[in-house]
Amino acid sequence: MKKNIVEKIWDSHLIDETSGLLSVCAIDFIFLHEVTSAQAFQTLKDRNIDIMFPNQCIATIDHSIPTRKNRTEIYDAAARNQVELLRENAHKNNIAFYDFESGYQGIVHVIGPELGITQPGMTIICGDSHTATHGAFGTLAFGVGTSELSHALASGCLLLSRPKVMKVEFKGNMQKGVFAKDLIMKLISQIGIGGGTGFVIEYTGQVIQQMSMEERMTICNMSIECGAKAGLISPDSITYQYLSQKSYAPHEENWNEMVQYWDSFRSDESCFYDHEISIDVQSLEPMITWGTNPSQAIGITKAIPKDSEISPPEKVMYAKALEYMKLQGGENLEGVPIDWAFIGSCTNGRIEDLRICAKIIQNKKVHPSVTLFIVPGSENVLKQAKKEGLDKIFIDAGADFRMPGCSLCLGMNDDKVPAGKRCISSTNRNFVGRQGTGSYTHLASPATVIASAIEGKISSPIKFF
Ligand SMILES: CC(C)[C@H](C(=O)O)[C@@H](O)C(=O)O
Ligand code: SF4
Repeated sequence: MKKNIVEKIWDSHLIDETSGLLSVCAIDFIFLHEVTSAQAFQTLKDRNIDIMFPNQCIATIDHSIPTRKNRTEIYDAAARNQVELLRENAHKNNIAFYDFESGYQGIVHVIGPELGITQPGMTIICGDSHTATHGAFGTLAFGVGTSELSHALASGCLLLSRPKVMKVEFKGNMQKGVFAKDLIMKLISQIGIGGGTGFVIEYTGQVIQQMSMEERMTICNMSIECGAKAGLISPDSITYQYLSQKSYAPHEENWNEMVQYWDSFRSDESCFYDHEISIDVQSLEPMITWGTNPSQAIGITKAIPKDSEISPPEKVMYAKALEYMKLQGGENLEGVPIDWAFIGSCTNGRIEDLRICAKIIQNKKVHPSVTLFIVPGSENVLKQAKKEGLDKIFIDAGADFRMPGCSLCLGMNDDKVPAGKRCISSTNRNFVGRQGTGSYTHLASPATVIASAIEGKISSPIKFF
């Protein structure tokens, strides 16, 4: 029987399935960060339960840590507690902990792939909604709540219901200046924040096949923003090439065997999907959000939709979003002045993102009215950026090049966009106050963020390509 990749992973991890009940599924790997792990560890401690497979877990710190140079002095007591607690829990439970200056500390979804832990055919969980990032490797990876996290730590399993699978095919070729971020933003703007609910999405098509692993991660990362449980891409030679250089990847003597195994998870030709969508990217332009959820996005040269173009159930949300964002229906976003710009996050904080930014901003300056933060996704990305001299390009341009962490992606650490300030951001969420109370966020690709930081207003990056 022909199967898609999700069915193959599901079937190979199924331990028990009773009709009408949730199924017991094996979980291969668990990522932990400081915000959502403490309670899970406490639950196990209270019940005197050991972690089943500590060598199938890693932990790092990303959300609440500062990103300034002297970051190990965490001034905020709550943040310091979270970090110290995770460090202690990891050590007590023999879980590898990627601490400050370990060489791999960083955003959990950046370091998993970097280390080569994320591999095709696996099931991976984390107490974090952007766990789908790992789907780029043909991995069934999804975010879980704290109680599910404690179940999986204790048993190596989870109770799950078989997901429906949606195929999203991107057709055609992208024009220069258009990136993976624009593709996923286009999909979300088309199907809405609930369009993927109940599904795991498999991204397919020529554009995806030609993408680098980092671009694929950007796509899978935002799956949750249309409500999907996860997003993934069938593994191929690009996946294996990326993995071959990583430290946790299989050794040479079992390499061929592993590639054969990974290949077996690829969706079969003409297999069944519960739903299919096709998007032509040929005429796609850089995307940008105007509202307060990721689906409220348009092509950068287009006007914000007018009230008359909004369907009745969306009208209230539409009006509230525009009121908050201090924008009008029918207005063009291009040219709207910005105060802040942010490059970073698990969506767009990897080395290829930094390279694109450096190429654009080299020998240019950040506009005097803009504060530009560039935050590498991990210590490894930071090291590579320095090796390539990208840090110097950013600093010479007047950007603030910082230490790794989630930073301005969410207002949960020292980095915040001040109230009343407008920020263009390479991140994945633009909810009310996401980057700091009273701040306004416009999501876009790194290229669009940098073009706008140079111009001091929302600007298309196309002219730089
Ligand atoms: C703090 C964490 C639970 C949260 C998530 O799950 O997504 C964060 O990473 C986010 O991006 O909002
Ligand atoms: S970078 Fe942002 S989206 Fe990613 S895990 Fe951190 S807070 Fe969540």
